[in-house]
Amino acid sequence: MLITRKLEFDAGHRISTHNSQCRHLHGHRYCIEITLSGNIIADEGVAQQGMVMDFAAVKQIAKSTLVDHWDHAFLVYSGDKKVLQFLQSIEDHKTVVLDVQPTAENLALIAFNILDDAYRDSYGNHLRLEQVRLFETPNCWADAVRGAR
Ligand SMILES: Nc1nc2c(c(=O)[nH]1)N=C([C@H](O)[C@H](O)COP(=O)(O)OP(=O)(O)OP(=O)(O)O)CN2
Ligand SMILES: [Zn+2]
Repeated sequence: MLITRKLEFDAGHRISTHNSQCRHLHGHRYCIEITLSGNIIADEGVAQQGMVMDFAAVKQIAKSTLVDHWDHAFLVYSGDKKVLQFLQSIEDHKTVVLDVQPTAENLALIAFNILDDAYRDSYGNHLRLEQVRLFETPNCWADAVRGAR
């Protein structure tokens, strides 16, 4: 069985090497869809009976490990020295430094790697992260899928 939980967050970025608009500082309302696989929990009387995982628990883990760190942050490539220096000159600015360009593809992959460790099988139901879909805009998204590069 597959289940999916969607969360949204706002962040700034730029793709410093881009040959068009995206090299300018700008922001998105990102949308992340987290897909987990597992068996439906059959244990009689437990809070998650009938579920793969409580959607509230999926959300709580995504927020605490990823979304709260990226929400209202500026996602900057460590090689984008000018912007990095600028952001570091602002006191207490919420900046997330990445070792890759903050494209939808790279963000989806980073999110997958963070979340893969975060979801743990607590009912022996083989819970596993299968896919992270990251929408950069309503029309543009990237999928990080288990086993795909
Ligand atoms: N493969 C990728 N291509 C682009 C990425 C990316 O992450 N991966 N990112 C960008 C820009 O950051 C930009 O945010 C996307 O803008 P745009 O192509 O204009 O997307 P819209 O949905 O706003 O475009 P509409 O034409 O309004 O549908 C660029 N490329
Ligand atoms: Zn963008």
